Amino acid sequence: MSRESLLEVKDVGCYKTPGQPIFAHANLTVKPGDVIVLRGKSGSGKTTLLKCISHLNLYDGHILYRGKTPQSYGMSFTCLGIPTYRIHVLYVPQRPSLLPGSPRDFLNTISSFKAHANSSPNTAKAIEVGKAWGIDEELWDRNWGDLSGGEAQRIALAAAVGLEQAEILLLDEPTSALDAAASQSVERYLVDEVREGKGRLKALIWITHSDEQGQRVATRVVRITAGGLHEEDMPRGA
Ligand SMILES: Nc1ncnc2c1ncn2[C@@H]1O[C@H](COP(=O)(O)OP(=O)(O)OP(=O)(O)O)[C@@H](O)[C@H]1O
Repeated sequence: MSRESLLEVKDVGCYKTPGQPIFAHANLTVKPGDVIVLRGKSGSGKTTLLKCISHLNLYDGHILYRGKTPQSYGMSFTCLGIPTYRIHVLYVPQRPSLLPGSPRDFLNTISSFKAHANSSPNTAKAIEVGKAWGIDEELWDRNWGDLSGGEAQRIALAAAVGLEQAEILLLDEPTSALDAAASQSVERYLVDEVREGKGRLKALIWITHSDEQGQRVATRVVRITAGGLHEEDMPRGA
């Protein structure tokens, strides 16, 4: 797999209020095949950094995706107001926000639009990925509010991977609602997908509070502090 840079975070800072930084001077280069585990104390800004990277938060500094600014990718799903960049560099929240209707309604909405000319959202693969993670197809027809936390979390992740629109997934504690077996099945799938590099997904930035999970999935470990991002040695056994 070619190791050209996918994403560059250059001197990015984010503020609670003007003059009150959460972190500053964050620098990071993401390449194909990277599974970057993002560590840091509670409140250090891990979620905020992922939101800055996906353009959901305001920030100082520069972010380049394949050498171009997020703004230069324009809008997809124009009537939904979703920037194209955010589809390629997709933030997956810890808990899917309460969407109206069912996951199937969500798939139908997404598949009625095209993110870009060459690739339609692959709804069949999203359902197939869900099945591999123990999600029966009938669950896609249930209202979001009637799913368990773990089911909703796996369905949102299955859509993020399976729809095959994202090159980089920004995962915010993606298995926090899952038991050990379900968690490891999700981990294995995501890591294999990136390692094999055959599909669209090329890299992950992954917040986890679990050292064990970090060891299992990371190709790189990066710690966030108020002063920026610091590459750490890989944990022993990784
Ligand atoms: N919209 C906001 N307005 C003001 N402050 C915010 C906002 N969002 C987050 N913060 C603050 O920014 C800091 C970083 O929050 P963030 O959620 O990014 O931390 P985190 O490292 O992900 O924490 P945790 O590990 O506990 O999930 C916290 O002090 C939080 O209270």
